Amino acid sequence: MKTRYQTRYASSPKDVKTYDTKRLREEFLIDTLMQEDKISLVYSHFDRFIAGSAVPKSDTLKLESIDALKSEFFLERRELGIINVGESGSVIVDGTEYILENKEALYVGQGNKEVIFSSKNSENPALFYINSTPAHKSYPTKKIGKEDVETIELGSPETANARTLRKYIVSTVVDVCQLQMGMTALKPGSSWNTMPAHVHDRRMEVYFYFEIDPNQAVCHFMGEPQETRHIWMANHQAVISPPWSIHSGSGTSSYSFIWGMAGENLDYGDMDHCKINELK
Ligand SMILES: O=C(O)C(=O)C[C@H](O)C(=O)CO
Ligand SMILES: [Zn+2]
Repeated sequence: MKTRYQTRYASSPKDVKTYDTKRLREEFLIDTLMQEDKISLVYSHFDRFIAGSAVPKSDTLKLESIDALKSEFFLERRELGIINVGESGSVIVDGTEYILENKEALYVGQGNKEVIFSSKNSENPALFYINSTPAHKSYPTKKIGKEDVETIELGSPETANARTLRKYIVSTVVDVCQLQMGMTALKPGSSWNTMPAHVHDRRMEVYFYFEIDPNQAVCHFMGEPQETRHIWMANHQAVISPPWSIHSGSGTSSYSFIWGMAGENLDYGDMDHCKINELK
């Protein structure tokens, strides 16, 4: 089987308070991504968000429907966002080829029947990170190159949170039903992402960490603002953030991550910020 998936059910903050490290990791950590010659997916029941990867090395990979969808084809009732964090590759959507270089993205609208991933060079494959959410309408498929993204500089070296945030799949760049995706890169010397932390009970979120040195790690914080927990993350791991949870991390060296969201609205700025000195 070239496509593998796991299911993660939604959980209440009252229950998560009682989880030990093992249970917390079982429920929220995604450590099966970027396996060569596989499509690896996690179906979360928070907003029915799918986070996954496709790494075509020795052959192309076709995005097949999974049993959880009970649909004829994967995008029958879904939209899809893809960001390549590897070397050059391409995605063929119903016969049209889109070349994706490193850090380029593709939005694929609902209703497309065939999505095929390939790498230009099997020695250095493309690493496609994918997010998918339920969709009610078909919007055009669109490539988002580096020149199309909206870029914001955030934080400062004094507060160890200087970072560049790039919005790829947001409603001001591409028409979407509910999916939002972007990428944040920490500046050298800074460690904190998403600090001050926030929650948005209207949307869930998934962070996929990459560009972490193999000897380093990111400590990701989750939980209600007054009841936080942490999950240590390695390169190419993702973590599910329920709508009621903060999602913030501090790395032992610089790193990047892709954020993906879905839910009630498409308003990127709709966040309830937490006071740093009130976190517990
Ligand atoms: O570094 C940040 O701050 C982020 O990347 C924040 C995410 O985009 C986010 O949490 C959006 O809700
Ligand atoms: Zn957020």
